Amino acid sequence: MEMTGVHHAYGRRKVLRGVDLTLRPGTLTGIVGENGAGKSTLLKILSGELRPDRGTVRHEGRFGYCPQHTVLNEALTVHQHLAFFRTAFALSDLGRARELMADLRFSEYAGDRVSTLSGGTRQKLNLTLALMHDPHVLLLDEPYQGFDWDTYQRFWEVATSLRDAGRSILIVSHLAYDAERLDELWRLDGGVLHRGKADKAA
Ligand SMILES: Nc1ncnc2c1ncn2[C@@H]1O[C@H](COP(=O)(O)OP(=O)(O)OP(=O)(O)O)[C@@H](O)[C@H]1O
Repeated sequence: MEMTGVHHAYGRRKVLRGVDLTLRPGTLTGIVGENGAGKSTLLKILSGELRPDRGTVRHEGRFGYCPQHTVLNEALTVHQHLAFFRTAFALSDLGRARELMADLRFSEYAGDRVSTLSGGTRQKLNLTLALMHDPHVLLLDEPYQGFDWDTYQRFWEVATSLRDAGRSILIVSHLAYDAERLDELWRLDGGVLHRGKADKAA
């Protein structure tokens, strides 16, 4: 996945001023930036949810997108969400989804309605829905918000094993305390990307 020369403004507020980014297979990439820097805007453009004012985005293969705010139906159970997305992704079974539920330790909530789930468990479901079709590129907006420490560690185990399997993962966050786990780190500031300090490729 590649974005080139992307500009975007909301009215007079210029948020992105020429962003170039390439997400390569087998890479864990991080983008950090202050609140309001434009990180979610960048992800929305990458995912196709938002059309940039200028610039191009090139996609290849399947991708998964985990937005900052969970997009779940309060009235449906966890299993009903999985069944719905299984149909949407045209999957033959829920094998990968069940594996992810076990990895993230929330299998016991399969029959529970979303309205009764804790924030962290909703986020686990959000992540599972973005991952259950084994995407080549995974876009994650603040993916570990609400996770306790053990879940946070498991999240990184899942992310690292996907990277090792050749997937490309982009994690966007306002916190950069896990920079050493990333292959590339970028800082979004002033509407452009700057190389972060922990960039192994730098
Ligand atoms: N739909 C919109 N209409 C108008 N302004 C918007 C809209 N969406 C975002 N903005 C503004 O664009 C700027 C960038 O927002 P964005 O959500 O991309 O930032 P962010 O880096 O993801 O922030 P945070 O870390 O707080 O989630 C902010 O000033 C925000 O107020």
